[in-house]
Amino acid sequence: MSGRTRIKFCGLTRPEDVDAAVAAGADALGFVLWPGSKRAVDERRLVELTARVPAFVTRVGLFVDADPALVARCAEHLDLLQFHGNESPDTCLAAGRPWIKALRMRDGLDLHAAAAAYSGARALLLDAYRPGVPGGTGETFDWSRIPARLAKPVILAGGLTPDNVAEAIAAVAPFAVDVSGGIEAGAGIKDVARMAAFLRAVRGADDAPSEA
Ligand SMILES: O=C(O)c1ccccc1NCC(=O)[C@H](O)[C@H](O)COP(=O)(O)O
Repeated sequence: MSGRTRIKFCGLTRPEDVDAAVAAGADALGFVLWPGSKRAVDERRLVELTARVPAFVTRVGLFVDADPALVARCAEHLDLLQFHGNESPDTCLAAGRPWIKALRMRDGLDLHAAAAAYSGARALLLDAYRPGVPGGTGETFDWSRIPARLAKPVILAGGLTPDNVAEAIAAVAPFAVDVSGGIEAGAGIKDVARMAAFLRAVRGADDAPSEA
């Protein structure tokens, strides 16, 4: 997919990081509603953080096999749901809100089959696979495993940083990129300079002449 690569900053936990991410120019902000994460926010914090987000910046809530009642309550403050666990297509659809499905790139995963199964998703977020860890690993995966043509827009995640995101965009041409650890100064603490550097790297990649 060509055009400007959309940028999602994930794992925001502090008001000042939300403000900085918006000021930097992020298209979407992710809030982790999975209590096992070092970047987790509770419902009260979610309300506080999402209230700061202006129009035209997408508020994304990230869930891992969550109670549907929690998803429904949080959805009141979100524009998009990100299902990051083993949710079935029916479970994702049942939330009744726009959603994306995260897929961890374990061996043998058939992305075409997954795109067909999760046909109601607005996009597929592709992340690294580490057994027992649902996401936010800080690890990359073999980008050549992503087919050039997929029935769903691709959000590339997993170990992206200001230093490797241009290479990733050149290799995959994703619809969007998603980063968490690569823009952090510490767990759940975003770094303003790294956010800006990431944005610059993405825009540089978008403006680079293609090899085709
Ligand atoms: O960030 C987490 O702690 C997390 C925990 C459980 C499920 C998903 C989680 N993060 C999901 C994301 O969208 C991350 O941005 C994505 O996995 C990439 O993370 P990173 O490799 O650190 O950039």
